Amino acid sequence: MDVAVGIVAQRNNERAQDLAATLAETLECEGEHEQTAVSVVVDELTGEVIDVPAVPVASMATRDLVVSIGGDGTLLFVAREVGSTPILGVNLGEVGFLNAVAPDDARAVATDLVTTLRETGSLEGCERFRLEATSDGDWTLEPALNEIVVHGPRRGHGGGATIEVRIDGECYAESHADGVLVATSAGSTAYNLSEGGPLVHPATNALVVTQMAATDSMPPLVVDPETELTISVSGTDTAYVISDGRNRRRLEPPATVTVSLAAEPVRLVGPRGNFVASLDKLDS
Ligand SMILES: NC(=O)c1ccc[n+]([C@@H]2O[C@H](COP(=O)([O-])OP(=O)(O)OC[C@H]3O[C@@H](n4cnc5c(N)ncnc54)[C@H](O)[C@@H]3O)[C@@H](O)[C@H]2O)c1
Ligand SMILES: Nc1ncnc2c1ncn2[C@@H]1O[C@H](COP(=O)(O)OP(=O)(O)OP(=O)(O)O)[C@@H](O)[C@H]1O
Repeated sequence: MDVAVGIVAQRNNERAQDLAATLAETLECEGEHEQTAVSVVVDELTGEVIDVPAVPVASMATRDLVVSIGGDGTLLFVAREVGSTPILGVNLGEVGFLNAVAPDDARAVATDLVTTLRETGSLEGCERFRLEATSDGDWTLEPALNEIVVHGPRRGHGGGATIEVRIDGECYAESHADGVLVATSAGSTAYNLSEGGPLVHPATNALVVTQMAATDSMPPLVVDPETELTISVSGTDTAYVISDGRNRRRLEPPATVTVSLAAEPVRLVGPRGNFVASLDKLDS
């Protein structure tokens, strides 16, 4: 079959842009060699600096494979835009937990994936579930691959709220706190870890509920992703719900937010790397 690939390079990063150009050329040549059309597009910012056709990242959702070149933030951005389209993460970032492939391996891995697509029409990948936050049925935030945070007007002294967490209808915690964080397994190494939550091996499907600077704190709780989770905020005029640190909604307490599994998981393709070995990266 003909193969359509999208490449997103971290903005203002010459190394990422150069790698995008190299990958585009390699994959298109590979197609010619095998007498199959491999069409490659890049994101609009990258298209301003390299000679490859450019499209909005959201329109890459219809492609067979999207390559994200950058750090975790770039992969989170791509994942927000392309739904369940297979994503290959190439790591040029400081931490690069979500991106398992090193830049030197990117050409070989992308070529293998395109060969598999050509021969079988699909890619096997690891699914990483996402979370979505809904407020009283009014709105739903963009799904989170790392975490949903509910917090008061600001972090720190005088900025918290009274926050109650209910698990399947039962009150698990009620306290004045800066906020509450609900992380996915994939997000356990991110904000969750800084707030004292546990690491969760990515092969384990779980949610972690962690209070942030609570007066009456409970230990972090690991629950099944299907758990019914509600977070009620009161005792303040303003609060926020934030998905993966970027997408946010303002609440006017008292307000209740429901956190649940999103319909579409993220599909990561390519070698996954070794989770335990990569924990070294978190020390830096
Ligand atoms: N105090 C904190 O630790 C803190 C505060 C705010 C946001 N964050 C994280 O940043 C994420 C948003 O990332 P961004 O790049 O758009 O913002 P950003 O530029 O503020 O980067 C935050 C850092 O988190 C790292 N990171 C992101 N996802 C990770 C993961 N799954 N495992 C390990 N490290 C990870 C990134 O590599 C980066 O070093 C949020 O989802 C949240 O998890 C962390
Ligand atoms: N090609 C792009 N087009 C539009 N926005 C982009 C692009 N690349 C990155 N961004 C924006 O930048 C954010 C993440 O990139 P950021 O510069 O924070 O680096 P990163 O990938 O996390 O790497 P590092 O680990 O070096 O910080 C995304 O959330 C997105 O908003």
